[in-house]
Amino acid sequence: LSNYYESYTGNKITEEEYKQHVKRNTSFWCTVEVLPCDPREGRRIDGSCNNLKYFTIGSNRTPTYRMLPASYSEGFEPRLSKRGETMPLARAVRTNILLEGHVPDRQFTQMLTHFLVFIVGDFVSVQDTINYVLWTPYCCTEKGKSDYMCTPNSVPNDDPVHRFSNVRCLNMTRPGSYQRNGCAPNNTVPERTISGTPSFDLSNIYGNSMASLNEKGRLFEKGLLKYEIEDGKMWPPSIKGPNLCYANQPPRETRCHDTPERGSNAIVGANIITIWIWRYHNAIATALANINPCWNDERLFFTTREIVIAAIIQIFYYELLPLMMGRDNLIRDGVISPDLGFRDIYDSNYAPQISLEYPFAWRWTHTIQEGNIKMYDNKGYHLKDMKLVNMTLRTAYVVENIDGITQGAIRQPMAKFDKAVDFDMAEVVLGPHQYASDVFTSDLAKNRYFFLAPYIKYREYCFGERIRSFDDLVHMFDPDSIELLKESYKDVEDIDLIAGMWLEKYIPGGTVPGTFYCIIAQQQLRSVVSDRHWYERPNRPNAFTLDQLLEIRKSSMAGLLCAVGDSITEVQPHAFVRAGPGNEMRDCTQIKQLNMLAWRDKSCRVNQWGK
Ligand code: HEM
Repeated sequence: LSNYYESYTGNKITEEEYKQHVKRNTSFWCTVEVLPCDPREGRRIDGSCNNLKYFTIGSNRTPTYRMLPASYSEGFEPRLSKRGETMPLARAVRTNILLEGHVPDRQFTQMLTHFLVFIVGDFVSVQDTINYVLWTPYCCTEKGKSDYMCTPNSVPNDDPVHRFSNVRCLNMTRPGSYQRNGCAPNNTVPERTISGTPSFDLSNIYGNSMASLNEKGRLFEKGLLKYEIEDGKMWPPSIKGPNLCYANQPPRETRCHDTPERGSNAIVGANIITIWIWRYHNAIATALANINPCWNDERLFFTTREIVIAAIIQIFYYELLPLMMGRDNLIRDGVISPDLGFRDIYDSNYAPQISLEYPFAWRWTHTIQEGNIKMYDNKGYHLKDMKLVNMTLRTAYVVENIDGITQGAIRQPMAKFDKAVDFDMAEVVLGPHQYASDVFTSDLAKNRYFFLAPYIKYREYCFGERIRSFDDLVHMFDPDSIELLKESYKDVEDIDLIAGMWLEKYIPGGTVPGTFYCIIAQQQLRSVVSDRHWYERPNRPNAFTLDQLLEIRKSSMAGLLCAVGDSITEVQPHAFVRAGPGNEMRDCTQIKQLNMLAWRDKSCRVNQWGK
């Protein structure tokens, strides 16, 4: 009997139909293999069987949903303006409304953006970026003109930066879609393909398939992940030979992680946090093995994974998100619980999916990314600086400097939540991997190629406001921001979602734009409601006991750093917030850690000494 299904529709297909896909080279994106679900089994690596009714959904490569219907023009091209004209040039709008500059934040540390970039790696897809960087780097050349996938961004002659260079075009490609990949009819709206699983399950650590976890992750001994020891420290396994770390500078720089997902080698934040979580997994597995000598590798591994996922998601939901979104807002909207005990808001009518808008909205955080990485020693003396954009796909450099980077991450301020964006994010982005790029222009252009509805429709959806003219924006924007929007767009309906978010006022009680808050909060809630394996639930396969959950609640970024962070012996208790009055640095012995005895299995026979 076949276990194959169409990834797009969830419909079962025959063995023969699957073979056809293999022949046409469409099996990867168009099909998923789901072995029969067992309601008692834990969270699958590939995300399938989370919802027992819609059991393919939640698996990697299954579709997102749209908060609002697609908005596009004929032939599935980006929408036209209200007056029927092509929309204003993405790069021109970007340079008109975002300033380039450097304003340090007074409150938050670099650790906040490092952690975020790691978290988004759990559910995003790098294939669109890989596409234009590696496979389709030619969109600005003659060859690009005849390639349907090429959608480069023109740079106007009077561009504030490139008027001084000969760059008149920035390379970019269309998002990959089920339609383009031959999985759905071409006369339907192109829907984006995403390679990661949609749930918060650390698939960026454990992989999106059992095969890759088994091949690259598990040691199959004592519940451990494969590891290497170098300079007395533990590292994820590395590739010997050709690899993805294109920016390594051999012969000195050779290390490149060989983990189930290769995003671990990408942006510096994802890289360092992968290293820490890798070590954390092994530390937890070792502690579990010590207290439960009768547990086998399988049980140790999957219990550890359950604990590590819960600990990281606890940090994300209860420590990081409240700082950005406002704790009271999140409690009011049911995203987080005000209590420490269990909570169960699971509803099997919701399939475990993310909205298309969700990863898109996270791009707004590109505006708070600081491009200069400052390194310090563990006494807080400044050592040196390095450009963040030159660390992408350069694992050996990151590993060699990880002590300084870690100390920097808890000391250096993040870029301020404001209208100024970092120079390198605005003009370089991909370091040596592409001559010139502008992540904000790409974000605005992708906004249009995802066919997202106009900004004002989201505003209406989120806050029930009808907006008919620029004058209706007065309570959402400063007057100068409205002026900038008027300069860029002829009609209020033309405003792109991301452009609205770039300039919008912050949600009361938080430090993020109102519409960003709405899109993110909706998904964070839905992710709790639709995840049968959510860690706060008491009734689920392998559920934590109350004692165990109370230990998970002690997780914090500072605790993670004290357990596995490089050169960390002291840290401020709120590591996403700069040290200062009320958040003074303190010795790691004063930072809470999980008490693993909550996982002691009494059925493991006590040994002859009664220990
Ligand atoms: C706060 C930290 C960051 C967060 C949360 C973040 C988040 C995201 C998200 C969610 C996407 C969309 C991915 C998708 O739709 O599948 C994205 C795209 C991207 N990000 Fe970031 N990012 C961060 C920092 C950075 C940094 C430091 C760089 C570069 C050094 C970078 C470069 C890019 C690029 C090149 C893209 C693709 C743009 C395109 O669509 O062409 N990001 N980011």
